[in-house]
Amino acid sequence: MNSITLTRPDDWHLHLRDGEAMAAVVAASARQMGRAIIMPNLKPPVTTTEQAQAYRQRILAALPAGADFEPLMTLYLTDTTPVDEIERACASGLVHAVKLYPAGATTHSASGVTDLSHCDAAIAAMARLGLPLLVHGEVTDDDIDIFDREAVFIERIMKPLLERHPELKVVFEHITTAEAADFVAAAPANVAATITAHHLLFNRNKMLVGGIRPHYYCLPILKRERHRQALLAAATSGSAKFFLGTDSAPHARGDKESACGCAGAYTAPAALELYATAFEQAGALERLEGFASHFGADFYGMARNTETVTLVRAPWPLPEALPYVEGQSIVPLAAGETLDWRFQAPS
Ligand SMILES: NC(=O)N[C@@H](CC(=O)O)C(=O)O
Ligand SMILES: [Zn+2]
Ligand SMILES: [Zn+2]
Repeated sequence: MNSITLTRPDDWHLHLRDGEAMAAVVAASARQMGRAIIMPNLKPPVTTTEQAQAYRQRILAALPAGADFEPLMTLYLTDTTPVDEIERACASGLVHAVKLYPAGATTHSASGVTDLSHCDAAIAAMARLGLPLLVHGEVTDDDIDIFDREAVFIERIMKPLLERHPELKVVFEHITTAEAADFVAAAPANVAATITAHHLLFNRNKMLVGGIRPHYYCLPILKRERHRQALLAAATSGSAKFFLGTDSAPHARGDKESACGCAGAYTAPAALELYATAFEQAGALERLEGFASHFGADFYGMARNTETVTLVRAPWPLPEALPYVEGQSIVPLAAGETLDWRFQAPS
């Protein structure tokens, strides 16, 4: 196969940041994706519908002329998110989900939830209104090993949450383990998951063998090979519960190449090519379209995109770095590696 044409994909988990950083990265996503669920972990976080509306306007204003890209906004859940904020969010038509960050779990999560019991009324309102809860699924307990934090989250948080709110629509974001893939596959239809390209392509050796490679450090952290295999099987299974969410998470080069480097992989510039590489390795390119372009829209109850995009088989050496903020650069995931696929801009 020398080219693949598929329905224009959507990105169901994307960090665009704000200001100058956003201006540097938004075009990369808008080029490939029709829509994207925009993560609310700004500083300060997007906790109100009013803030989400203003952020959406800034995104639209930062788009290159002629771009056809719909930012789908989210709210950042806190211990004190009121029920009427959930109702306002739903009524706005612009906010499509609420994001749960356990406090301290990841980048810019300091204002996150300390105990889900504080959010019970807000979550009940979401279940009633059909507004999905997007979950960064890792516990933060000091005594839980970083490689076990997702699996422990399923037992301690996810299962009790769904027992208490069985109708709640939940997206288990950026899953990284066989445990999470199995849990989602066995759950009812209101539970789905996003999977990143980097978790489909790499295990933790990529980050740690032969030197520490900070551009492969993200959260949840890359796991061992058997988990990667389980994610690849889930993504290529044809199950509508698994769909594309890049978790493209830009950080300046200096903030990654540091004694205490930030978590996050910048994958937007080659998002679809990276997914195509993973699907091709699994011999499942024909399943890419469902995963990338159909199942997410179906889960969110939105129409599928109607235009198409094309990937052509052509060697593409990824740039070593790209311009970012204040004269700094940003290193895309797999920088310097040559991919076999290249996104063709629609003419
Ligand atoms: N994935 C990451 O490693 N980082 C994300 C936050 C997140 O999605 O957890 C970021 O905002 O940088
Ligand atoms: Zn996360
Ligand atoms: Zn993320």
